[in-house]
This record gives sequence, structure tokens and C-alpha cells, in this order.
Amino acid sequence: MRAPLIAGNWKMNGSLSLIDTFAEALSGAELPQAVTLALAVPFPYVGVARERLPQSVRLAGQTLSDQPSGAFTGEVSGAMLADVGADMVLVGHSERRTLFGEDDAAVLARVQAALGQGLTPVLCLGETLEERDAERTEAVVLGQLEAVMEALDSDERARLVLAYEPVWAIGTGRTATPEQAQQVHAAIRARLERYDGALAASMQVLYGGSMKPDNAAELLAQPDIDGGLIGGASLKVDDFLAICQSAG
Ligand SMILES: O=C[C@H](O)COP(=O)(O)O
Repeated sequence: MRAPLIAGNWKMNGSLSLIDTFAEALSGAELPQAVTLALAVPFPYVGVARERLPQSVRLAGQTLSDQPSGAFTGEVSGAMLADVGADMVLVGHSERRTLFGEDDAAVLARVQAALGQGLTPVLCLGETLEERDAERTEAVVLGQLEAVMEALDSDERARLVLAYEPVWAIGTGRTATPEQAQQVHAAIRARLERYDGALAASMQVLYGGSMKPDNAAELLAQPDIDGGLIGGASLKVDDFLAICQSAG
């Protein structure tokens, strides 16, 4: 049985004051026990978020360097993230792939760097609208998945969380229908079966892309959707908490 994970991704948004708003709301909130919450906040806020948010909330970086340390101005290592209290990190978010040129090899190197530091990589997968229209959705998503999985051993694979995020649904208000999302999630799970049945049964696969309080319950009710990676709606504490409630 896979426990639901609801992860917020603040992207390049937020402030100390927003962390305090979340700290206050989350410490008093009655949330379904089975649901785990996580927040991927911008680098400068990870440490303070760890100090102020309830310990039950997992903290994530939004990316990390593929290097352990050194002369890489502007980069942040997995060790640094772990040092300030993160235990997860997003890897291969579509904004990293498209805006910052991270290809499958770069994504793999970051997954390996995260695993090396004991962080849980949340590996993001997703197709563009052009790829969907060309009926290449599964080829693209499964290709991104295999580019990482093929290079890992079975223990490493078991430490990943996956997130399916159709690029055309991110920040656009256009959500994949529950059926469209489930179809891709099922294809991902079927591909995981090739590696290991137990891995396929246990791996959390999140959906991301304009998930909001009014569509979350239907998406989260799909058999192969194990949680959400929430962008815009994770900046409003009431919306984020409402989505968490839908996951219980
Ligand atoms: O990481 C989150 C996703 O990019 C989804 O963002 P969104 O909920 O604003 O569409």
C-alpha cells in the first residue's frame, strides 16, 4: 500500500513571512494521518523552514548540483541541502529541463548526487503539448524514466519518488483529466514492473500540473496516483491544506 505524499513546490516564490504563515497553519491543522506533506522551498529558506515548520513536514530542494563541492558559483550541493534539514530534492523538473538545459544525462547525474547524500530524489517526468499531440506521450515519459532507472541498482531505484507532470498542464490552469493522468501513471507503473514487481507496487508516483482543491480529489482517487506535486496552489496555505485533506 502506497501512502499519499503531497508536495508543494514554491518555485522562485515565497518569503520568510510565508514560511511563518505555513508554520502557524500546519502546526494547528488536523490532517489525515496517512498523508505525508513536503515543501520544496527556495534554497535560502530551507534551513529556516526546517526550524519553523513541524518536523512531520518533509523539506525538499528544488534542484541540486551534480558536483559534491568546489568552484561552481551559484550551485548548491546535496550535502548542503541535507545539512540544513532537507531530506528530499526535486530532480528534472520540466522548468529545469527546458529553461536550464538539463537533459537526461544531467538529470541522472543529479539523481545520483542526491542518492549519494541520502536525499530522496523526486524524479519529474513529462511531455510537452507537441509531444502529446504527436502521440509520443508514453515514449517521452518512459524514455525519461528509463534514462535514470537503467543506471541505478535495485536499492537505488527503490529510494526514488516519481512525479508525472505534463508540461502543458504546468501553471496553465489546464489540468490533465483524471483519465489522462491515470493512463500515464499506469504506463509508468507497468514499466516499473519490468524492473521488479515489488518496486512497481511500492513506488509513489505523484501527479503535478494545475492541481487545485477543486480537482485534487478526483485526481488523487485514481489507482496509480499516489499524491501531488503542487505549484501555484502550494503558495496559498488554505489551498494546500485542502489538497492534503483530499488525499486522506
Ligand atoms: O512542481 C509543480 C508543478 O510544476 C505544477 O505547477 P502548477 O501546480 O503551478 O501547475
